[in-house]
Amino acid sequence: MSVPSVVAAPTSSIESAKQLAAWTAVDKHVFPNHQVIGIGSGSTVPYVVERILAQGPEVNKDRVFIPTGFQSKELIVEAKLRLGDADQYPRIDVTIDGADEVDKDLNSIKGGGACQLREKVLAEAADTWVIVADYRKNSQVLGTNWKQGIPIEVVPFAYAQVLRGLATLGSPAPKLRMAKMKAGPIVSDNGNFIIDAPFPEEQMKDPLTLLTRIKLLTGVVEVGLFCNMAKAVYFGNEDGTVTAKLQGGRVENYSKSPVAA
Ligand SMILES: O=C[C@H](O)[C@H](O)[C@H](O)COP(=O)(O)O
Repeated sequence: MSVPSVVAAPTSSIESAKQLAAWTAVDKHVFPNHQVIGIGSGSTVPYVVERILAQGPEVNKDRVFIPTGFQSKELIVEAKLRLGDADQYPRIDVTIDGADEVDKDLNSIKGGGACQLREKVLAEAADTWVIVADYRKNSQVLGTNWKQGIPIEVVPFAYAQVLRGLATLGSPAPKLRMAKMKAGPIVSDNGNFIIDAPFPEEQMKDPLTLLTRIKLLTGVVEVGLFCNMAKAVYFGNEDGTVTAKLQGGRVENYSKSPVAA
């Protein structure tokens, strides 16, 4: 049986870095006994699926894959893997997802693709939640490289009030995220709006406090700050190595192995 192809071969150093991170994370965290697997969103995740497919049809035939949104649902279907949903599988063995930025303590900003609500549900459901990213996402403090702000999903009729609330919390310029090829705001997979709220560095240094405050604003559905959740983060580097930051502070570096083509 031929293995379906879900992603083209990388043609840039950034794409190669994403692939290396994804392959290494799969090799380290997706084991044959894992039956329920969460598939995150973004441009790094197709390489995760590619590596899972390489584990072979025998190991994948009894597995169920849970998507974090429309994109990953399509990816799972295209890969001819079995699709499930979070309400059928409230406990997941392992979820692998991308991120927009990750700090020194493995806290992350997510939601650049407006998927943070489902992503957080699948992160919380997972025994092991792992992030994969390229080197541009590796920071000391959130907001250093990801300047557009924290993605916040809000119910549409409350967006103006949430914008005011975010300004009161200290965000200098929270903005409703507008669509590119449609008039008006983008609408999430859950039918909601997204606000991007930048905050000063001082507040970004304590993402858990910020998350708690934003979440309390009426009308907020979910905040794209993921705190104290990741077991490990794999960054693909420009030189073809991978840096793994693990819960507890350990850092490991891998040369081209353990990823074998
Ligand atoms: O909403 C989207 C997600 O949080 C993505 O995982 C995040 O934006 C990272 O995507 P990418 O791997 O394309 O940078």
